[in-house]
Amino acid sequence: MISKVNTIFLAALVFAAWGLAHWTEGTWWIAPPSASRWWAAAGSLAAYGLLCVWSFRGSSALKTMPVKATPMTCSQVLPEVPSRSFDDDPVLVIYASETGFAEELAQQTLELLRGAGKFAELLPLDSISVERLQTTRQAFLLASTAGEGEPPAHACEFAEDVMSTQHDLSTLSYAVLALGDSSYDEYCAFGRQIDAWLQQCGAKATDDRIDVDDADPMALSDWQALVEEFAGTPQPSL
Ligand SMILES: Cc1cc2nc3c(=O)[nH]c(=O)nc-3n(C[C@H](O)[C@H](O)[C@H](O)COP(=O)(O)O)c2cc1C
Repeated sequence: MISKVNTIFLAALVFAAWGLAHWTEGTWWIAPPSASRWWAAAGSLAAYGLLCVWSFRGSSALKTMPVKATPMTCSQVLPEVPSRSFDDDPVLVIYASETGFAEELAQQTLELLRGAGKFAELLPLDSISVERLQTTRQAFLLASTAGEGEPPAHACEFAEDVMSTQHDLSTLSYAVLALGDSSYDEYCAFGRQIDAWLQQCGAKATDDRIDVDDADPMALSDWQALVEEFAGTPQPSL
């Protein structure tokens, strides 16, 4: 509506400019304009001002007009959310990491799962509760060992408070990737502890734990194969 009025007014201005160009006799501004021309100019200016006010009020009315809500589909609201067509509860990818390697591998594990259409979530071990594990069907745990056979700092509380007790985790299936270095006496100690605790709680290991000695590529490719088998789709290498 406003752009239509603007177009009409612009056309009128062009027409007026063309007409005024023929109104002047002799050389431009050789003398001050006559009184009648001052009045004509003032009238044009006032008309333009009124038109501006009218246009502005029109656009304000448009902004305050109630808009009829159109229901949005899920894909319009959150297009990047992974599909939940395979499972309704997410596969958990849980990591305990001191210097970031386990976290990086966990991120890649998540991408493998999501790339295969799985609904998966990445979480640090310290954000996990027993209740969350009890309502999860499948978890991938990636845990490094720090200190002298100790958990990474952020996982110490979980190790002390949660893993010191047995809980019923019989509905959980899991796989563990234990990261370590065989030059330490307590090789992959924390990953082994997690694996043992889950077994005691009745959780079902879908595969044998994989121990990774100093980022051994063979062990990492075994983990990739394990995740791919679960996901059902071969993916590019980790
Ligand atoms: C200070 C320090 C202590 C470590 N202690 C152990 C250990 O006791 N047992 C073990 O198997 N690996 C040990 N490691 C090796 C790490 O677990 C291994 O490098 C792992 O890949 C690190 O993963 P992250 O970056 O996720 O913490 C230690 C590494 C460092 C730097």
